[in-house]
Amino acid sequence: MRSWGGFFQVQHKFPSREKMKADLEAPLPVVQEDFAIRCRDVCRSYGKLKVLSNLNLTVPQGHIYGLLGPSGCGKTTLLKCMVGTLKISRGHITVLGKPPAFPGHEVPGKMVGYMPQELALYNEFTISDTLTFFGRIHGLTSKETQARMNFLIDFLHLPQKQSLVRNLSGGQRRRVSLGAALLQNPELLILDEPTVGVDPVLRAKIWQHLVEIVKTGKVSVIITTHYIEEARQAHVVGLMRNGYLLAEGPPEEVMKQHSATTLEHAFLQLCETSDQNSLGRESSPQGGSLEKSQSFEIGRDENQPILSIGPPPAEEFPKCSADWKARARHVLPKGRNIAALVIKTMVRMKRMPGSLCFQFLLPVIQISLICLCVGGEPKGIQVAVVNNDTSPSSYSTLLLTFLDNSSVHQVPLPHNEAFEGVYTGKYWGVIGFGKNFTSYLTKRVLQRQVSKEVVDGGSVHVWLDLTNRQIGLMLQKELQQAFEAFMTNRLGSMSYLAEMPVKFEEPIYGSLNTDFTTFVTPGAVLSISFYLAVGLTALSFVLERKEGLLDRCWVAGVSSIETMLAHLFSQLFVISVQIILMLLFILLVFKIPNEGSLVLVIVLIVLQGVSGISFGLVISAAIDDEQSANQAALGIFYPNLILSGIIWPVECIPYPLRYLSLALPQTYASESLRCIMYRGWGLSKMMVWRGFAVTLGWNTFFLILAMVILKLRT
Ligand SMILES: Nc1ncnc2c1ncn2[C@@H]1O[C@H](COP(=O)(O)OP(=O)(O)OP(=O)(O)O)[C@@H](O)[C@H]1O
Repeated sequence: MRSWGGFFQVQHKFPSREKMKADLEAPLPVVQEDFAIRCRDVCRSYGKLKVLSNLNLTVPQGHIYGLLGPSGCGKTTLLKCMVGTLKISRGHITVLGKPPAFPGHEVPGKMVGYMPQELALYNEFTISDTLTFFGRIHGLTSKETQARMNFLIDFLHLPQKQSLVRNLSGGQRRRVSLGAALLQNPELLILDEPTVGVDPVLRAKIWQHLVEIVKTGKVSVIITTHYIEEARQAHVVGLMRNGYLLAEGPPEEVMKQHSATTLEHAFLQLCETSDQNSLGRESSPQGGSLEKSQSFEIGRDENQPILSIGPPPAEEFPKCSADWKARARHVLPKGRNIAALVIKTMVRMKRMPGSLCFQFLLPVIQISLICLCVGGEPKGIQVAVVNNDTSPSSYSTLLLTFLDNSSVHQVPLPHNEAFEGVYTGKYWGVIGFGKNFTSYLTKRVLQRQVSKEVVDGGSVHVWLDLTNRQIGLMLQKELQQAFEAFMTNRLGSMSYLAEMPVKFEEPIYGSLNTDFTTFVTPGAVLSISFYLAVGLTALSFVLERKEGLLDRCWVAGVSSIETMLAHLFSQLFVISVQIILMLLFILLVFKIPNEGSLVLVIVLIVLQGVSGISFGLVISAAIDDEQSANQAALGIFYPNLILSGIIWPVECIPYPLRYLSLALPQTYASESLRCIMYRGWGLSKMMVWRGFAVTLGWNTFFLILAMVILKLRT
C-alpha cells in the first residue's frame, strides 16, 4: 500500500479529511503555502538536556493536527518554538509561510491564537476584562470584541462575564484561556492541552467547533492532548517520543499500519518498535550513543516519521527577506499595544484598592518616620550634678537654670553616687562644680591675670559617657549654650568678654540651627522613590513569566519594548502620586526648607523613580523566580544607601570606596537635590546638572539592559 509520505510529498492541496481519503491515489505537486506549519530537523536543548532532536513535522493548511506523546517528550517545547517564544538551536520552522517573529509577519500577532499550557490569565480580571484586553491587542473594535465575547461565553459554557477569574474553577479558567485564543478568529490555532479538566460533553463540543472552523480551509489547528482517543477527530496525528516524531499521518492510517484498533494501541506498538530499533543499534558493533548523535547530525532517516506527510527534510527552505520598512514597523512600539497594557495595569490596580492605597501611603509613612526619628536632638537625658559650690547665691545654681530641662534632666547627687550612676549606665554624665566655683569664676572674668588654680576652679567640670556620640555632642552643646546664656545674664553688656575668640558669623547657606534631618531628607526622598519603584517592578515580569502571561502577550503580538514601556508608564503614574504626597509632607508638615525651583525638585525625584523602575525591569527581565528577584532587590539596598552619602556625607567615605560611591545613581543626585533645595541653585551649576545627567545616564543604561535581556530571553 502507498504510504502517506509519498502521498503528501506530491500533494498539491490539502482537502478535507474525507476528500483526502478519496484522493489517496491521486498525486499532485507540492505548493509551500499549503502548509500551515513546517518543522524540519528542529533541535532544541535546555542546557545539556536535548528535548527536540531533528524533529520533522508538517501541519497542512485547513487541517487539525493532533500532537500526541507521553509527558515530557517535548510537545510544549515544540509549540513554544512554533510561536517563537523559544528559539530553536538548529533546523527550520515556518509558520504560515515564514519563520516565527519574522519582521512584518503577523506570527506572533493576530494570525495566531495560542493557548499555553499554563492558564496565563490575570486573576484580578473578570472574563470580560480578559477578552477585552486581548481584543485591544488584536485591534478588534469594542463591537467586534463584544460579539465574539457573547459567542464564546455561550459556546464555552462560561459563567457571567463579570465573574472574576480568581473565583473560577480550574476547568472554567481553562475555558476562558481557550476563549482568549479563539477570540480574534485566527488563521492558526496552537492549543496546548485545551481539554484538560473539561467535562466530556464540552470536550466533544470543543472538538466539534475545531472541526467546524477548519472546514473553511482557511483555519488550521495544532493541538496537544492527553486524551489520545479524542485525537481521532484530528485529520492528522503526530506521535511524538523522546523529542522526535515516531509517526505522522491520518489517525486511521496510523492505526491500519499497526493493525491497531485504537490510537493508543498503535502508539504502544510504535514505542516498542522504536525501543527495539534503538536496542539493535546499541548492540551493533558501531552502536552506542556516539552513533546515535552522529545520525541526528546528518539529518537522520530515523527521525523521519514512519508515515511522514511532509516534504523530505533535505528540502531547502525558502529564504525570507524583509525590507527596511517592515523591519522598522516590526521594531517600533505600537501605541495600541502600550495602551492596552497600561489599561490592563490600571484595571488590576483598581481591583486591588487596598494594595494601591498602601503603595501611595508607604513613602509618606517612610519619609515621616525619617523626619520624626532621624536627626532630632536627644531629649530627657539623665545627668548627675555634683554641686560643691557653697557660696550664697552661687553661680553654679544659676548656671544650671540655663540648661534646657527638656534635653538635660539634672539629678543632684553626692560625688560617689553620681559616678556610680554613670558606671552603671543610669546617667550619661556628671556635671561637677568645685567649692569655690562662684568666687573663682568671678575672679577669672573680672581680673586680667589669674592663676591656673582660679581658671580650674572657675570651670565647670564634665565627665561624660561618650559611647553615644549624639548624646555626648548634645550635652556639650547644651552646656556651652547654658554657659553663654549665664554669662550674658551676669555680665550684661560686658558679656562679650566671655566669648570664644572664634566667631561663626551668619551662614552663607543654611542656618545655624541646621539639623541632621535637613541633611538626610533629600537623599532619603530620592532613595525612597528609587527603592519603592524597584519593589513595584522587580517582580512584574517574574510573575507574568511564571504564569505564562508574558509569553501569551508576546504571541499575541506585544513586543518586549512595548511591555517595558507599558510598565514604565503605569508605574510612573504610581510614583508620581507617591512623590506628590511625599513632597507635601516634607515641605508643609515637616517644614524642610526649599530655596530652589520646585519643578527641578519634582523632575529629579521623578527621574530617580524612573531609575528605580528601570532597575526593577532589569531584575525582572534577568531573574526567573520571586525569591532571587527579591534577594537582588534587597541585596543592593543597604550598600547603595550607605555608599550614596544619603545617611552620612560622602566626604567621610575612604577614598577607594568614594570613587565607587560617585558612580552610583543616587550620590550626585542627592547632592544635586540638596543644592537645589538648600542653596537655591539651578541647572547652570555643575553640582546640580550633573545629578540630572548621572540619573538620566543610569535610566538609559538600565532600560537598554532590560530590553536586551528581555529580547535575548524570548
Ligand atoms: N525551562 C525548562 N528548563 C529546563 N528543562 C525544561 C524546561 N522546560 C521543559 N523542560 C524539560 O524538557 C522536557 C520536555 O518538556 P515539555 O514541557 O516540552 O514536555 P511535554 O511533552 O509538553 O510534557 P507534558 O505533556 O507533561 O506537558 C522535559 O524533560 C522537561 O523537564
